[in-house]
Amino acid sequence: MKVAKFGGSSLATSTQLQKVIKIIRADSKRKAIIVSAPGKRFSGDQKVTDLLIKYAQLVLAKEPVTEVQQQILARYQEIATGFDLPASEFQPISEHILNLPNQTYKNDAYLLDAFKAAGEDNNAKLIAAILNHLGVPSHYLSPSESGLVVSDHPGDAQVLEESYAKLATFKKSKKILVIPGFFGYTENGDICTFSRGGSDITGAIFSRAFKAELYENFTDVNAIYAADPHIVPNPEPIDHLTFREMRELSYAGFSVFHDEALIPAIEGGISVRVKNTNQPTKPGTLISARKIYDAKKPISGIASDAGFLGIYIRKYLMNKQVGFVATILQILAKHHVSFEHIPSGIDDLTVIIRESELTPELEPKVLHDIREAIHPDDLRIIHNYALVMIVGEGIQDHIGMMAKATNSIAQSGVSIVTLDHGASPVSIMFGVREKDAQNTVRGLYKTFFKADK
Ligand SMILES: Nc1ncnc2c1ncn2[C@@H]1O[C@H](COP(=O)(O)OP(=O)(O)O)[C@@H](O)[C@H]1O
Ligand SMILES: N[C@@H](CC(=O)OP(=O)(O)O)C(=O)O
Repeated sequence: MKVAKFGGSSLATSTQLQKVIKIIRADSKRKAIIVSAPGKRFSGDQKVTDLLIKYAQLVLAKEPVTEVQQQILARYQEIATGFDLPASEFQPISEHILNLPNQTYKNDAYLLDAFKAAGEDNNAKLIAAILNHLGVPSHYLSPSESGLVVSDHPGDAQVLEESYAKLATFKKSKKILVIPGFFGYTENGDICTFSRGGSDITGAIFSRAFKAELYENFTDVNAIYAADPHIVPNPEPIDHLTFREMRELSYAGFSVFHDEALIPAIEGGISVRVKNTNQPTKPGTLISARKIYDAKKPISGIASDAGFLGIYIRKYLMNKQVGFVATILQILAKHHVSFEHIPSGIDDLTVIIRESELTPELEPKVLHDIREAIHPDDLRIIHNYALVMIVGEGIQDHIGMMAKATNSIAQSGVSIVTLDHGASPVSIMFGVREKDAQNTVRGLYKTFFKADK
């Protein structure tokens, strides 16, 4: 069997859903369908998830909600009307959305997650009802029924290992399973969502649980491209990526596939194919454990992501002090700050952290603790960092990749703030100023993908 996940762009309107239903019907192996909430219909439109966040914020601020409720309901109503779904089938969906403020929640974070989750939950109910209405036997499988149990972290939950045994029992279903992406229930019965874009994770979890022969991830592009198409015009499509290449690329900004979604796929050895709902006959991009790469193309892709800061620390003879890095990490752990990278030299190191982790309130506390604990010769925070990553299985086998990349960045007139190469054999990471990130990507793309043409 195959697990197929359809993203918000594939489910934004009744016309899009027509294409999705055609895809489901075209292959009887597509037995588990993971759905996102309706996404953007056009550029500048609002995703239902974002409308639900607005709805939650208005409720918390005790402000009127009628307008946003109507905006959300209109999105589902357009889809239902497009399939002539009887009003009685639509009623539970509108009731769920209208009643969200009347439930009790442990605190604001759980309230927000319950609102966000309603986007995928109601879309799954709606799509199952439409499929049944069209004569395709389907079953809406909620996480409470399936046993998708997640950690108690609102907005950033992780699947608990014990979920898999129960989930696996649904593989035998005769009906098509329509499963809402993006959320699960904690052991205490509260809704917690994955991080944004997390329906990809739900698809991967079910692929592993069902030992699927393939996890198909349907979106709105023909392939994963060698660079973000918003940055590089008409980038080359990638036909095959390894899991580790994809993880590095999605971590560093390829928003087409969630970086955490690779983990259940890797654990279960499930290959993933990213395909276009609008052009389903195109091959898309395959992601699997291994690949044979073209020696002329050592680099598979170039990604960039903004929103990082670096804590720069200099301490002469740092390399002679046992436990120096451990002390810094303990301070970060004490303040619940997670870090991303630690490039280091003999006397210097930079701890790279997402700006969202080290809030302006925490910043002076962390700096104070570092100063007290290690008496650095220099201690500074550099804000507005972006990471640019070149990724490819060929990096480890080719001499001169670093020289070629740094030369390209210099040609773009960009100064490198930090770099890291070695921790992963398939990537080289450059820290640059946010304002320079897109230029850097364009220059590197020209160097590695256009130079031979
Ligand atoms: N390297 C890349 N290749 C393809 N798409 C990319 C890349 N980087 C970013 N994207 C963006 O990812 C989008 C698809 O992901 P997403 O918006 O999450 O879709 P969905 O709604 O199907 O989940 C594309 O429309 C494209 O703008
Ligand atoms: N709807 C959620 C989860 C998700 O995965 O959506 P999409 O498949 O449209 O990226 C979000 O916007 O974050």
